[in-house]
Amino acid sequence: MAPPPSVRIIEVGPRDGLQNISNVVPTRVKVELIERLSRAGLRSIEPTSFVSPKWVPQLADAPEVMRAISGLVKQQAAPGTGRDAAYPVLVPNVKGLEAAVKAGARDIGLFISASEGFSRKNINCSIAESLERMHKVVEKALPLGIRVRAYISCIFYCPYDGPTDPSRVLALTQKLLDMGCYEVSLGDTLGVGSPAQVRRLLGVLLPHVPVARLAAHFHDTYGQAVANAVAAYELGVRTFDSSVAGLGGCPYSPGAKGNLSSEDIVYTFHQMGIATGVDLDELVRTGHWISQQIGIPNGSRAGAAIYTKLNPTAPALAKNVLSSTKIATATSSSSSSSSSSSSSEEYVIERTNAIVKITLNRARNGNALTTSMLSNLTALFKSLAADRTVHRIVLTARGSYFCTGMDLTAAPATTPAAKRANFAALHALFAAVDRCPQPTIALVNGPAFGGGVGLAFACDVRLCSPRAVFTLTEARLGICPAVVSRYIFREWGVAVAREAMLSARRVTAAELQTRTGAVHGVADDESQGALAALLAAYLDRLRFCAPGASEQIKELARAAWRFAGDERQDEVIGEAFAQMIDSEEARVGMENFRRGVKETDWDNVAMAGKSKL
Ligand SMILES: CC(C)(COP(=O)([O-])OP(=O)([O-])OC[C@H]1O[C@@H](n2cnc3c(N)ncnc32)[C@H](O)[C@@H]1OP(=O)([O-])[O-])[C@@H](O)C(=O)NCCC(=O)NCCSC(=O)C[C@@](C)(O)CC(=O)[O-]
Repeated sequence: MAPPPSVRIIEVGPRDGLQNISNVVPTRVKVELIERLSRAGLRSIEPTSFVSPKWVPQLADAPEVMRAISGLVKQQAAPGTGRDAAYPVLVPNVKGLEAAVKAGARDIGLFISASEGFSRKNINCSIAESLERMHKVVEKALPLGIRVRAYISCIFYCPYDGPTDPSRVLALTQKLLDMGCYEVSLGDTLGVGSPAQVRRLLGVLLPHVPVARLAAHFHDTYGQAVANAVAAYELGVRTFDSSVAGLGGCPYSPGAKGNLSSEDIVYTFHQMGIATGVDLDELVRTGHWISQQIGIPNGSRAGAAIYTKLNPTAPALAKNVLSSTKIATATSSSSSSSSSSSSSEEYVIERTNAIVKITLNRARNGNALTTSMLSNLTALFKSLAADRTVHRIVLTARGSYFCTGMDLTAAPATTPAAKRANFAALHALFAAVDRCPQPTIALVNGPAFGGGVGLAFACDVRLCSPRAVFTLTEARLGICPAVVSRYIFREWGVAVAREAMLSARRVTAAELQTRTGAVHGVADDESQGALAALLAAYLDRLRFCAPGASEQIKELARAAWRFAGDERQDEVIGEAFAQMIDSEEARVGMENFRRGVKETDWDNVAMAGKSKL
């Protein structure tokens, strides 16, 4: 019986994926990533590169990484291992080759651009000079038994020269194979290609080049990476570069999705009955792990979906937030690019990179808080609190009202147990909002009543429509605003809050803004657009405030309120100071300042270790 069709996956995450991340990922994390990928069945992994640390500071630890994975690299030479096991390191020139060989590399990768403009901008030489440089490396590498893989970038399009003529790619491919490279990886650097372009290019190449000597390297900027890989497969290509968790990015499209995700392409091939040799579940766990380690959302859609299935009890968030999105790792301020959402009758959750927006969705009941909403929202806020990739949370509502408080149509609790449960559910929700480590922003679109007022003031910040009016109606109903009082007294001050509770009067956002400072912005007019603009400007400011520091600030504020002036406040301050001084964030922020980067875009900073502090 014929063996099932198979493909070879070259995992490029540890090199191509991580190299765009501006803050240094610790060597031990890189090494563990490579080991995990290997355990997931990936036999070809690009571990690092030997380019100058000045160009790619992230990979300055290449010798240490190679030393740590020397066992894996040695296995590559074991009898019967075959060509498919490889750890190609990128080298730019003979100097890089020498360093790579010294570090134990047995397989190298060389890169060249199919476009003159890109070549000159990227490596400061013409294509002809680049070929000459490669030739020198190959001449030295082959006699040492070092195998050479080549990458051609900009196969479809160059940011400087425009569309790439396929005949140029053909000519280069032939030269590289003639030179002695065992394989040429065709790179759509900008991720602009589509299956039609893949067919066109391969149509030009395949009459002249053995397809077994070609690999495909796609980026997902326009969401075409999997489709492109399938198109290439259908034309006979059997080797694909991909990156776990879709790590990577396109330097010319800040915020764009990264490389073809390994989880996505392995899932696709398995669905097609094509073997990859990869344990997809293990790969998915690895993608989740590295995303957590470096503090950026998992860029693989299949990865996020499968991880949720594998861990049904883990994040309630996973149930609600359909998939995470990749944050670009450049330091540009325009990196917000992709989003996902999920909705229920109770609320809608939208995620845009590091921001999660929750929109209450029971407009016909004024977004009154049912028992089920209380428990689901509590679980949601708790899971968001635990997710280090979420940096800011926005709470808003659909319809005319923000939230009309407790559901008054529900049968009243009569037994002591039911009353306790009622209290516990209310208390838990406000506490979960209050204790979120991330800055929480209530975007108050309209009037709020009772518990709805509590919800807005359990958040850290309030941005309001001029329609937002806060009414603590409880006294009119013969009850008192017990649970919410904690947040109302804290944010409004006792004098204002007591009077508003006693009179159950309407308190406008403008009044709270001027009298108490507990409203932080009121939109210019009642339109949705004005409120959205207010939010956008505020969120943009918050991305320059470090997440760990924000968490600490919230602790300090809580302590200031609870322990004002007493020794316990000093204890919290002392702890915060000690943690701050040693924190990874402090190191990054200060280092950036010294380098002249006055404002660090923390959404694009990868942080090592469990805590950002
Ligand atoms: C909001 C207006 C002015 C709209 O006035 P309206 O004339 O009802 O206007 P509408 O046409 O916009 O209708 C909104 C719909 O939402 C419903 N609705 C509205 N609110 C609720 C609610 N809470 N529970 C259940 N349903 C609610 C309302 O009954 C109506 O349903 P419909 O008649 O179309 O079927 C009026 O309906 C109203 O006064 N609602 C009550 C608001 C209120 O007093 N909330 C406080 C609740 S008590 C509380 O939260 C206690 C707590 C948590 O603070 C205790 C503690 O802290 O310990």
